[in-house]
Amino acid sequence: MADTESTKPGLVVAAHGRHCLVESPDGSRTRCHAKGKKNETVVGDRVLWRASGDEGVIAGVQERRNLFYRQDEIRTKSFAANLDRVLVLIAAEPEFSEMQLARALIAAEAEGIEPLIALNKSDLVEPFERAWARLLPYQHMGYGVLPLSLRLSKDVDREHLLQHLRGKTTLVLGPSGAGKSTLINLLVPQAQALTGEISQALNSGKHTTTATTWYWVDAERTTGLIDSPGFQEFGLHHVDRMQLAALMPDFKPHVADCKFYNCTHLHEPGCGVMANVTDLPGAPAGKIEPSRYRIYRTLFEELSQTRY
Ligand SMILES: Nc1nc2c(ncn2[C@@H]2O[C@H](COP(=O)(O)OP(=O)(O)OP(=O)(O)O)[C@@H](O)[C@H]2O)c(=O)[nH]1
Ligand SMILES: [Zn+2]
Repeated sequence: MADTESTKPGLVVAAHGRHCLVESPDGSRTRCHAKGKKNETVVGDRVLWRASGDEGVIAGVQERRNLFYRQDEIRTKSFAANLDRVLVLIAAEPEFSEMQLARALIAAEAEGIEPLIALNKSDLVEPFERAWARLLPYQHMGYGVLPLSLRLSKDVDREHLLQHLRGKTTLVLGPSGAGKSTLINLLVPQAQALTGEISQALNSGKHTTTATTWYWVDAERTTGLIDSPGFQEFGLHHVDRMQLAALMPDFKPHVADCKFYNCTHLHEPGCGVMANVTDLPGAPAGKIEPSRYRIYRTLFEELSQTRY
């Protein structure tokens, strides 16, 4: 960080192109330009900025505790920085992709961020039971799985969610149709109006689809909720394939039992991981569900492709 003279601290609450919206400790918000060519700030960044007319210029970005991002062969997309939690919202319907869920969880583990899974639409009894059963292995490997019925049990769900989110900064991710907007509106009733204001501030009046946005849940501004699109195509190219098993809590304890220290858990004799893939439904604690092993194999292969 440089130029401390006349700089002020702030929190990045939205970013778009070469601009970001910075919130000062008093709650006021200022549109700021990046200093260099590229906007290197992401939502959740703590920055120093300097006033320049009625706008501002970013003078420096504080070191990040973590940065949650995805990366495919071509590009990197940052979601947000300095997170306490990633909440993955899925639903009984549409049926969720376990692969997508696994990717988001691995990306969170890779940055040391605690994930929480929420399963919405518990009123759709049969599909919910099926989806819940598919999530049992995730409960057994230690992830919190929260049942929700966002459209019906509003106050109950609000309180339930807040027990997990209060005082923290949480990024909310979810596939289309799972109820992400419903959840954001439940926790932040003024979200829609705020989104309008933000996109206006960042696009000089043009109303575009919102990118990542920070909302405060409480008036005291202690509980932060970050809404971000982009749950599809969750590339993990930033993860070393040899680290993959260590980022999957059902695999991790067995890696130490592999005969070879550089075991890929694909074909080696004496592999502790392969020895623990089970057919028992729900994969009891300590065991690995076959679907999880298939996901591991697919991801390992994907991360083995040469990059051009
Ligand atoms: N049955 C049922 N439907 C729900 C529940 N919560 C939300 N929905 C419905 O699910 C649909 C999708 O909800 P949204 O909140 O728009 O979902 P979203 O994830 O924001 O979806 P996109 O806008 O496509 O990104 C809407 O028709 C909601 O009314 C629930 O608890 N039960
Ligand atoms: Zn092994």
